[in-house]
Amino acid sequence: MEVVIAPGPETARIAADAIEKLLRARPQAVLGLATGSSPLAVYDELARRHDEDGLSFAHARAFMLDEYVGLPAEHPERYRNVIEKEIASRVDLAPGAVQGPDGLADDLVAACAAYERAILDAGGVDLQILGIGTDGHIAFNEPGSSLASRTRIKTLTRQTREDNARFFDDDVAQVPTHCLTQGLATIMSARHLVLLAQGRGKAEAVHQLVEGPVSAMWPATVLQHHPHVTVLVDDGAASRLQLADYYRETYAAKPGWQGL
Ligand SMILES: N[C@@H]1[C@@H](O)[C@H](O)[C@@H](COP(=O)(O)O)O[C@@H]1O
Repeated sequence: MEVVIAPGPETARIAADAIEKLLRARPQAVLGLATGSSPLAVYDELARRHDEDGLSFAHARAFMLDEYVGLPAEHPERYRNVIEKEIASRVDLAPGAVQGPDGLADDLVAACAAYERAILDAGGVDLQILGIGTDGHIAFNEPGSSLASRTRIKTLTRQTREDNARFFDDDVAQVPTHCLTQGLATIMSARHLVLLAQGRGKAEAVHQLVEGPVSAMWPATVLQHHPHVTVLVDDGAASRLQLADYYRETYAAKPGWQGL
């Protein structure tokens, strides 16, 4: 696990660099897209590179991490619509190139199984962007999630619904109670995981992710078992890291050939 502590705009550039390098080497790459505020600056940077530097997504495909259950198709907070607005519509991803779990399916269990198959059929995710919840969730894998889980229905915690109420007129009652989410094992199958976190509100979750014992109580800690994880955090999110000085020194002295 590589930990990079840098100002927010720089972490966004580092993540965008990784995606650009992948797409230039493998135009048909499979990307994993996350919602939430953490990756927004990365999406802005990718859209800018698409507009100004000719970065193309035309042959790429993308899979979303999760989706609320039951939000109407046109609801602006439906993750499908959020991803369309924040990234898909701003670059040249082909129609149908982005897939997500179907939170409006009549048979949600079958929709989860179909989603797992779709990811497998695409050859798996090359690079997965991730945020992290204040309780250490990734995608919507709440505390207590099986470390071996696959895409399934989950009940959101009160904490996550309160955190996300800001997207629903600050009214927690409007936040759906259930979601479909890639499981922890699904996420672990991606070849490179790039997690972004900003602000002191994420400091405890980031500390647990990087330095805590692996535990379903902090689901993101499962990433300690992944061979290729990049954690990009600003000073606030890094403020509880015990080895912060070491991570800073390591990154400052990193040889260029080492890559990300
Ligand atoms: N399901 C999403 C996650 O994918 C996201 O990483 C996390 C943090 O969100 P934010 O980046 O807005 O802090 O919570 C949401 O509930």
